[in-house]
Amino acid sequence: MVTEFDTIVIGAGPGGLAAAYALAQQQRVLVVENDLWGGTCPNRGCDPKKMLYSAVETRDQASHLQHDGLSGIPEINWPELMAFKNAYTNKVPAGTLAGLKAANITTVHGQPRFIGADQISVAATTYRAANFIIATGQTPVIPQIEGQQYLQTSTDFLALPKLPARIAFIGAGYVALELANIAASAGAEVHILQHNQRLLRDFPETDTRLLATALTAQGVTFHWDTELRAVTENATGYSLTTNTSLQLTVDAVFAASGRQAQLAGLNLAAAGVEATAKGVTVNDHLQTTNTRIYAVGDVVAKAQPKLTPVASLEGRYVAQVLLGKREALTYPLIPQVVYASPQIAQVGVKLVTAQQAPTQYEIREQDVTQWYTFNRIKEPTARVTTIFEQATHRLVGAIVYSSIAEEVINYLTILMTQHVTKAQLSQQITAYPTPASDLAYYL
Ligand SMILES: Cc1cc2nc3c(=O)[nH]c(=O)nc-3n(C[C@H](O)[C@H](O)[C@H](O)COP(=O)(O)OP(=O)(O)OC[C@H]3O[C@@H](n4cnc5c(N)ncnc54)[C@H](O)[C@@H]3O)c2cc1C
Ligand SMILES: NC(=O)c1ccc[n+]([C@@H]2O[C@H](COP(=O)([O-])OP(=O)(O)OC[C@H]3O[C@@H](n4cnc5c(N)ncnc54)[C@H](O)[C@@H]3O)[C@@H](O)[C@H]2O)c1
Repeated sequence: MVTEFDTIVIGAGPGGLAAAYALAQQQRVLVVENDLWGGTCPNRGCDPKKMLYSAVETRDQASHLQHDGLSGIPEINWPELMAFKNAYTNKVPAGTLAGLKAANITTVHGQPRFIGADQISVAATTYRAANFIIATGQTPVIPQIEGQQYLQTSTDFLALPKLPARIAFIGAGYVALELANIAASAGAEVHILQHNQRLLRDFPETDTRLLATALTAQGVTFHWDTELRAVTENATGYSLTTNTSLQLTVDAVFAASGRQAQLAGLNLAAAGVEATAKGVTVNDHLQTTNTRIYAVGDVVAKAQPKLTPVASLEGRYVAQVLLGKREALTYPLIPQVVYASPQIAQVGVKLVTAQQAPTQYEIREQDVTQWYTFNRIKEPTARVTTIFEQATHRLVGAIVYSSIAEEVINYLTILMTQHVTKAQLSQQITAYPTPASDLAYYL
């Protein structure tokens, strides 16, 4: 049996769903998913992570106000916190599926396989379409070492019924930092093994070093220049062997050394779609080497950060292309936030770029700890670095180190996108005193 569609979307995460919804009014759309409807972000990524982080934030706020009106730091009750998270995530797949059906989008659960340039098979059925969108995301990299079967991933962490007493994370990127912060806040002994000396390599070193110090004070131990070689199970837990003399036995080890494109089983060769280790190769219209097939989101080989709003934007863009748009994709500013204690956020021109071109950029680094906004909540340290283009005096980049960095960076992103000047801001009233009422001081 062959079933015909205008567009078939493979993968029901933020990228694929954004494309499917944007096409559904004008096209016959099929979405194929082989695991959880909704994808990584709401099931095993951003959203559950930030549900757990809610308790961490509250605990941080309370601990900052000790002896300034509060006595006693609340303890995190892991099983209750996990139940709170599960109450949210358990509803995601069915809710996503119901939304697709309500939008008249056909859905199939199963493993799709390209069997030609314009068709796939799922179980015994063949589906043909004028266009396809590959939106299959990424999956954690598992280091190929002795004892790799003992390594768990972020997915396992976000579903832990009981918090292990001793935990090691391999890698010092987004996933390791955010999950280590949650685990340490909830009372675990936490170790981060990093093969070099760099944490959060995308972010400026001054801020990441400060974060390392803050996390160390909360009980996270960093083991720099340390490569995991083997994991063995014994009576007391998992023993880690590394390239150093480190002797470490823990109750759980999590691989957080990056993610890779999820392409297994798709048989891309049959459709003439090329991919490298970095993901599916696309042009500036997100078109693959088969011009009828597009790719969006984390699965794409691209320079932009792999984040939910980026995947959604790409999904909406490809839908517009399929409905007639001709312009190449240009990305807006993309704010990035690491949700630790505190958060680090950045947007626009990178600090290292500005430092290398002093005639082009002016850098203003401000310790804002004593500003009213940050002093009121007793932030131990808060910093805002702003980068201006010399020729226009426009704000073109920012880095924020604070427990409210997520909000400040969003405001700064809007100011930068809209090219708002200090004079224009002075005509605006924002509620006072709030993080928004500081904005003029950043310009
Ligand atoms: C722990 C963690 C925390 C994160 N936190 C944040 C955050 O705070 N903010 C942020 O912006 N981003 C965050 N991210 C990244 C974010 O989750 C991704 O950028 C986003 O989910 C990408 O969307 P996507 O649609 O490209 O892929 P995905 O969400 O991964 O969706 C892909 C879908 O395709 C399905 N699929 C895969 N292979 C096949 C196949 N062969 N056939 C059919 N279906 C298939 C998958 O099951 C999945 O449902 C986080 C990621 C992780 C792992
Ligand atoms: N807050 C957020 O927006 C958020 C949170 C989590 C994840 N994410 C997304 O998910 C992506 C993946 O996160 P991640 O932390 O897994 O990857 P990452 O690329 O951020 O970090 C990988 C870490 O592993 C280390 N590493 C690399 N190769 C290694 C090896 N062979 N052995 C040991 N360590 C090694 C790297 O040096 C780095 O520290 C992020 O880049 C981001 O796009 C975003």
